[in-house]
Amino acid sequence: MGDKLIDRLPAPEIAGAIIPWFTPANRPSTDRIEETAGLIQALGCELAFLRPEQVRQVNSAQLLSGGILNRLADDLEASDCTLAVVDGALTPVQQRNLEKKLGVKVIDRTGLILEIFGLRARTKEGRLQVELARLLYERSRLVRTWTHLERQRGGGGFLSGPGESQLEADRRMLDDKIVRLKSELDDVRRTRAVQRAGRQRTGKPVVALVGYTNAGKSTLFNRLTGADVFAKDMPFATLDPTIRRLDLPTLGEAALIDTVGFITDLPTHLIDSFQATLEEAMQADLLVHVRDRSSPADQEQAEDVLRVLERLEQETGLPLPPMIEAWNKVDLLPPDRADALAMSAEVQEEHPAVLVSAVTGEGMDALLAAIERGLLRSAAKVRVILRPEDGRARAWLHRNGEVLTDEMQDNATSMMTVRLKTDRLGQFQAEFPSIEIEPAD
Ligand SMILES: Nc1nc2c(ncn2[C@@H]2O[C@H](COP(=O)(O)OP(=O)(O)OP(=O)(O)O)[C@@H](O)[C@H]2O)c(=O)[nH]1
Ligand SMILES: [Mg+2]
Repeated sequence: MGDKLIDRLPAPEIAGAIIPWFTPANRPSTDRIEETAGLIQALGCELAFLRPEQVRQVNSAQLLSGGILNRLADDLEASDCTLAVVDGALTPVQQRNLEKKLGVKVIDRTGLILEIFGLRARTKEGRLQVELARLLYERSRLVRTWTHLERQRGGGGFLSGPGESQLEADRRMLDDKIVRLKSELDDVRRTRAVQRAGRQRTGKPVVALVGYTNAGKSTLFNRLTGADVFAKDMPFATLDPTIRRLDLPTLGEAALIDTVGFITDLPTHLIDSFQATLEEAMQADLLVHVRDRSSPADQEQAEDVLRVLERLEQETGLPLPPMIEAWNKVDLLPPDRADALAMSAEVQEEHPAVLVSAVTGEGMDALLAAIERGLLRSAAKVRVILRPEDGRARAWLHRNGEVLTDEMQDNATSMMTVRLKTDRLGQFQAEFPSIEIEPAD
C-alpha cells in the first residue's frame, strides 16, 4: 500500500486524556470512562491521566476553553506525555491548534479507533479496510480545510497561495488512492461472494456472532468450534471475520462467523469500509447477538449494536436475519442476579435468549439448541413431488436447498424432502408454479 499519509504512532507513548462533555445529558458515565481507558491501553500507551471535562462554552478554534487547556497543558507536561487524547470529535483546525498549544500529538475518538484498527488488521482485507477508513477520514478533513481556505481567498484574484495548490494535490492523491483501494476491496468482495455462493449451494446454514467489542464473541467462537482465535480483554481484538465449521446436534454441519465488534460512536468511515465484512454477517441465516451481561453498560451497548445493524439493513437493503441473544459472562454474576436473568431470558420472544459463559462452557448445549431453533425458523422443510420432466426444478432444488431425501415412487414420480430458506421457497413457487409443494412434518 506504499507510503502512509497518516503518521502511525510510534508506540509506546505516554498519553493524557480528557472526555469533553457539554450538557448534563452527555456527562460520561464510569463505563464510558473505562471504555476510553481501555481504548488508549489497547494502543499500547501508558495512561497518565484521564478525566471528563465539562465544556461550558465551545471555543470553535480549539474546542476547549483557556482554563481547561492550561490545566491540560500543565498535566501533560508534568507526566511527560507525548500524546493527548480528546475523546470527542475535533475538526482539523481544532486538532492543529491544540497540537500547537499543547506541544504534543493530539488525536480524537475516531483517530484513536482508527489507530487501534491499524494495529489489529492482519489479513489483506482487514488492512485494506482500515486503510480505506483512514483515507476517507483524512479526506473529509482535507476538504473542509480546503473549502475553508478557498473561502478565505475570496475575490483575491491571483492570490492563490502555494498552500492551496498543495492541498489540491493532496486531495487528488487521496482520491486516487481511495479509488484504487475501493477497486481492490471490490475484488475481495467478489471473491467473498463466490465463496458465499459456494456455501449456499451446499445448503449449509451460516450463523454469525455479532456484538459489542469485548462481549466475548471470539471466546465463544473458540469454544463452539474448537478454534483458536485471538481473544483478549481489549477492544477490537478481532478485526477480520473468521469462519469455521460448527457441528449442530441435529442439523449437522453449519458455518460459524466471528466478526468485528461494535462500539458506541463507531466512526462512520469505519462502518462504510467494514461493510464488506459486516455484509457477510447480514447474509447469515441467523445472528447470535453476544452480550456481556456482567457489564453495567450492557443495555446501552446492546442498543448501540441494534442501531448499527438497523443502519446496515437500510444501507445494504438486505433484511436482517433472525436473531437470538447469547447472554455471556454469567460466571461473573452473583447467583441471585443470574437467577433473575434466567427468568427474563425465558420470556424473551423477539430475540430468544440463552445464558452462557464462554469461559466455563456453561450453557453451550442450550445455546446450540437455540441456534438450531433459530435456524429452523428461517428455513422450512418441504415435500415436493417431481415428474420425470421436472429436471430443471430438481436441479434448482439441489442448487438452492438442502435435499434431505429423494425417493422414487411407483408412478415414476419422485418425492423429495428439501430444506429451503423462506425466501427461496417463494422463488421456487414463482419459478415453478405448477409444481406442488407442501410442508414436511
Ligand atoms: N469471565 C468471563 N470472561 C469472558 C467470557 N467470555 C469472554 N470473556 C473475556 O472477555 C474478554 C473479551 O473476550 P473476546 O472473546 O476477545 O471478546 P470479543 O467480543 O471477541 O471482542 P472484540 O473482538 O474486541 O470485538 C476476554 O478477556 C475474555 O477472556 C465469559 O463468559 N466469562
Ligand atoms: Mg473478537
